[in-house]
Amino acid sequence: MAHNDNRNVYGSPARYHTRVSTQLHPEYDCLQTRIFKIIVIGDSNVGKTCLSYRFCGGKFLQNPEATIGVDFRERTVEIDGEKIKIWDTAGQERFRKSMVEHYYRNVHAVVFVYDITKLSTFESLPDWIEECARHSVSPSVPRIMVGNKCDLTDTCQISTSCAQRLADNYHLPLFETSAKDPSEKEHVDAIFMTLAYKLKNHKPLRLKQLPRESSMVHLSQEEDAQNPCLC
Ligand SMILES: Nc1nc2c(ncn2[C@@H]2O[C@H](COP(=O)(O)OP(=O)(O)OP(=O)(O)O)[C@@H](O)[C@H]2O)c(=O)[nH]1
Ligand SMILES: [Mg+2]
Repeated sequence: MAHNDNRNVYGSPARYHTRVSTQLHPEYDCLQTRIFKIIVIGDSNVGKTCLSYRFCGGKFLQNPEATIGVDFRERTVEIDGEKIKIWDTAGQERFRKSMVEHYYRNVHAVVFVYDITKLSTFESLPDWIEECARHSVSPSVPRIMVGNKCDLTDTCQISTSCAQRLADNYHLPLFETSAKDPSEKEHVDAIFMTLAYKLKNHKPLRLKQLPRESSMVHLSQEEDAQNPCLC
């Protein structure tokens, strides 16, 4: 786990910032890479940080701290070298209120997360969906609903059929998974890969010319900080 005490412009510690490249393919030398902004939204403690860390870092993040503002994670996926940039948002109101506009600006896809062991997090989903709509996110922006913590079957409070009904009401695909259970790793990957495939033919928000000697462009946090709307 990469630890550091740097804080980004939003005041959020950069402690779990990961830059994971799952492939460095020579074919992509001198080509352009596309960056898709995916935000992960939901109540505090539902596991947004752990899910995005599982996808970008490949592991379960032990003892995460509450996200303040936003943490960024990236992963280059094997769809023509597309890059997914995940905005892991804060669930606690006091840590997110100054950031909400930034979350939704130029977003390419949204992941709504609830905790299957906590009914209130499921009941909050319409509010999160509503917030998203209020910020003029186009209906064409792909969205996914995720019930996390499926390893805790004994304390499950939301049945799959109940979750499916809500998902159907909002025309959202439903995934139930666990950031913790290693056997669910592919399932977590599938959430983000599903979005990546949907986005594949969309226009990129930012195109970067790759330098000849490198097959990857890594945006620095400083760059993010100077230009928060273009991530
Ligand atoms: N059992 C289990 N625990 C999980 C899972 N995912 C996350 N957790 C635990 O849930 C707690 C909250 O996880 P986070 O990922 O920090 O939650 P968050 O949604 O990012 O919270 P905020 O940053 O405050 O919005 C932590 O104690 C994690 O260890 C899971 O799949 N299974
Ligand atoms: Mg978090």
